[in-house]
Amino acid sequence: MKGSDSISGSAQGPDTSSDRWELILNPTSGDADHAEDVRSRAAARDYVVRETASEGDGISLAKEAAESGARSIAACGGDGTVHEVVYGLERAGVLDDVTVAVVPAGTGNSFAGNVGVTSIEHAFELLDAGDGRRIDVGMADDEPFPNSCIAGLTAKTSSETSSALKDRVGTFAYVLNGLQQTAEFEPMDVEIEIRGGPNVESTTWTGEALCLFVGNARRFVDGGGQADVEDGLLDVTIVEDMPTAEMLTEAAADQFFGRETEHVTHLRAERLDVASRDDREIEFSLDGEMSSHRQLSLRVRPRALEVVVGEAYRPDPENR
Ligand SMILES: Nc1ncnc2c1ncn2[C@@H]1O[C@H](COP(=O)(O)OP(=O)(O)OP(=O)(O)O)[C@@H](O)[C@H]1O
Repeated sequence: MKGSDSISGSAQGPDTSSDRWELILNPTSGDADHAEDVRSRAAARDYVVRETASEGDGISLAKEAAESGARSIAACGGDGTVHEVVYGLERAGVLDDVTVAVVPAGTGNSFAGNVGVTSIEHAFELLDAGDGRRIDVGMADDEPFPNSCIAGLTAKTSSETSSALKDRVGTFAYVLNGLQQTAEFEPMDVEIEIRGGPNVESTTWTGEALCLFVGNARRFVDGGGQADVEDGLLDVTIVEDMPTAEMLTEAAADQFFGRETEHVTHLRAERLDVASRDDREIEFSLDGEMSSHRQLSLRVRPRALEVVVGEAYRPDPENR
């Protein structure tokens, strides 16, 4: 890897220029037709390749790679694979010392898109000569989420929403899809304690929510896309329970996530403490990986991880 833009070799980040990439390959992600191509590209570069054989292997393989001294680790798969690899690095206690790259071979590849990596071929070009940036990492208790956390109605269905639908109607696709698939959804009765950042007010949100979207690398407003992932803040959207007809009206007016409407709250926060106010657990999707909790703390570790980024990555996406 060539020296990165003011990252490698600087006081900001580790010098990984002498490292050889180790690649954690999920051969089953996406259409599962990438493994041969990735193996041969990796072999041509003499990279070490570790392949997942079942769910959760990305965590243990990344931990093993880190413990054997690797400091340049690529995750090949979709968002779930990136999530597992970053989780493994956190468990190995090396998150701050490793450079991570993503080779997109999943279904949605949302994180890859948000760091400007467009294809397997592009990813290997970046492995050869890409730039690194230190980005924020979302944390859900002790589990890192590089891309996003979704709770409630759309947590389970978000990973099943087709890419075509996502492109057409942005994040609202998740809500529509969730409603179609979950006729009997009971809104979450939650208290969300929100700690703002500099110039952002702290507050508490209490009530019946349909869903909670928390973006680290991913935006849930203004049509989606890449969030500012170096600002030390999470992008938060809370969708309050409402009659279906009203929701469709708000969405049809294309205001659903663009600005605050009666039933939608958008804010930025350093930390959220989410707690169920009844006996039920809340379903969370961390980068597409599901878990249930009565309460969960979401926060940010500012610029904790160096990630190889493509040319389309913007440090400040709102001021392009
Ligand atoms: N060999 C394997 N067999 C079965 N499941 C696996 C294997 N290796 C990894 N997994 C699991 O596959 C799941 C999905 O992977 P991933 O999210 O990377 O791909 P995807 O769902 O196709 O893409 P995306 O999340 O970007 O839409 C993860 O939960 C992971 O634990």
